Amino acid sequence: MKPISVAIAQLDFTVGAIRSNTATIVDCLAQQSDADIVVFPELAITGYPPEDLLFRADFDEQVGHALQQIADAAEKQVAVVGHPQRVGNELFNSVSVLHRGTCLARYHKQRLPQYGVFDEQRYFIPGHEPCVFSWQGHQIGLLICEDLWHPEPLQRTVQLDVDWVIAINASPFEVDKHQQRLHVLQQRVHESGCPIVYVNNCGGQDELVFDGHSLVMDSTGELVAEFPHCQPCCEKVQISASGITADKKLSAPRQSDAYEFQRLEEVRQALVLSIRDYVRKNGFKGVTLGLSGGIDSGLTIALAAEALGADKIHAVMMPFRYTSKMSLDDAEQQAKVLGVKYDVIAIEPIYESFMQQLAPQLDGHSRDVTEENLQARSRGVLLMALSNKTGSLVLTTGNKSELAVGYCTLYGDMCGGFAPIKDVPKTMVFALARHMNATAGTEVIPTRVIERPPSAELAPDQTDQDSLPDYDTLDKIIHLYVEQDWNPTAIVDAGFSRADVLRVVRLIDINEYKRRQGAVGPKITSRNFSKDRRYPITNHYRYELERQLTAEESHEKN
Ligand SMILES: Nc1ncnc2c1ncn2[C@@H]1O[C@H](COP(=O)(O)OP(=O)(O)OC[C@H]2O[C@@H]([n+]3cccc(C(=O)O)c3)[C@H](O)[C@@H]2O)[C@@H](O)[C@H]1O
Ligand SMILES: Nc1ncnc2c1ncn2[C@@H]1O[C@H](COP(=O)(O)OP(=O)(O)OP(=O)(O)O)[C@@H](O)[C@H]1O
Ligand SMILES: NC(=O)CC[C@H](N)C(=O)O
Repeated sequence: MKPISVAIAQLDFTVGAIRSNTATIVDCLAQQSDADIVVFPELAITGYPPEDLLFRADFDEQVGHALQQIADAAEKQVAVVGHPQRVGNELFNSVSVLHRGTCLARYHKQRLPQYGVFDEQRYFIPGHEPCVFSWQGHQIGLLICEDLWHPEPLQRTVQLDVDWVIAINASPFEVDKHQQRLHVLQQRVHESGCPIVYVNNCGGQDELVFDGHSLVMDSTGELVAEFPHCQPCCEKVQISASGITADKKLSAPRQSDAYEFQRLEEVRQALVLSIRDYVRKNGFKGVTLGLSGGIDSGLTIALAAEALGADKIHAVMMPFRYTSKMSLDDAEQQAKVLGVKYDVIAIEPIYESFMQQLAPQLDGHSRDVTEENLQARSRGVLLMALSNKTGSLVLTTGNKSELAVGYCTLYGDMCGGFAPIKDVPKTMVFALARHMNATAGTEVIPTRVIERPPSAELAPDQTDQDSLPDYDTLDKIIHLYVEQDWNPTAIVDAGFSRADVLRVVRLIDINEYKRRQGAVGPKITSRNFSKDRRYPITNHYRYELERQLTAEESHEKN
């Protein structure tokens, strides 16, 4: 078996951009003319996930033209490319091996994921046959993403006598996902003894972040090549009878003490890629956000500055009578350190005007959250006006903990088109802010912003902890209830106070309507509030859960 050179094209493919994705593939083939095989990710031609675009007949036609163009361009090498393939009335999620105008082999994905963020059974039907092609003396199997997460597809492929397999992927990021992938691939290799070349997509697509991190595993389960996290790139590996070598160096093995650092670094890079790609792919000139001197907007602006560059960012401080001098100073200082455009627009006259106009209707009502929400809404209106006028995208700054319990104002601080930290729990917001400062070597987020007690500053001397349990407790309860589906009683049994669990679970349940209206933002946890968790808004099961907890409480008291 003569050595073979395989280029791993861990590139960014935009959903729906069939022409430019095809151009990317054709350019890459030209650049990799000395490779024997160039491998592109799952559904590279259409981008992943194309969702209901797949219902369009014209979409199919364009994919057909693209395949021919790529086959014609694969003059010196073979191109292994993912695409949807219609056969009669049936649509498959497929991979084709293209060379000199023809298709040498085609495989249809057998395991179609229908859980979490995935919805493939809405569109595709499963294939049933393994596929192996022969190139320069190598017998090479083909698999697509979810196929690898089950033993059978690879087991059936190796029965056809293969030397190694190519698996093309569109595998989205979440915390510890790379470890999960390594574990799954090692299992597959141990079951089959078959080396795997794993090629992942790399780019942001609405709430998904494809983090690349492609890899090559040899027949003993050793990782012989690992590609970067969240960086599009294309590099070659050499595969021969005696093993696999890579031009790409392995990154240093993870030390346990560096584990937390690495984890935060991966999240940071995923959030940065997500902001950059959302802004770029949707044609915005830059972003605008309210900078309050608090940690949520402080972290969001630091991530945005890294993603887009300071010249693309407009920060607006919008003080009211409850805004402290510390907030004003910290916001200004952060804007200065980052070098972004910074304006101060007072909301006092706007708020007063609302109150004056509403006076007859509000007469006789005591002050409540209405007045607080008017402050947040005045800011939202200003930011949207700036967005309309300048063509910049408003970033909304809510974190996962706030969105979970509805601690945010509809059409107020929820105003905006993209929510970069919506899946980041508040405890991780603090950790990420410290991490950003440590890696930047300077205070991109002023330390005082990180250390002061969080406050919405919507009422005098207000802090978040006046109305919520401490964030450590809150995040743990949210994690168990939302990400782990624990019953509230089990959460109490795990050591949390019944009052806290009752309050938090109730708030999570009644605020589904708010989250449903919130802006899109990147998934980084095992379950985000969007595609991953689809709860009904009108939901009376919540009364069952509440009844259960209150009944247990009164039983305990008696
Ligand atoms: N099931 C349902 N389906 C559809 N709509 C529903 C609904 N239930 C209420 N609504 C509507 O939603 C309204 C209530 O929502 P909304 O107007 O947002 O107001 P609301 O949730 O009552 O108040 C906002 C909360 O967020 C806190 N907050 C606000 C701003 C910033 C921060 C911060 O962390 O800095 C915190 C604030 O202290 C307060 O606790 C109702 O008046 C009603 O119009
Ligand atoms: N004075 C302000 N000027 C500009 N924007 C503001 C102001 N107050 C609030 N906002 C906007 O509303 C968002 C929500 O406010 P909130 O107080 O929850 O967040 P934060 O101030 O960033 O962080 P924290 O909750 O930790 O104080 C802010 O992130 C910011 O975008
Ligand atoms: N596109 C897919 O089939 C993705 C599913 C897979 N389990 C992953 O996230 O890696």
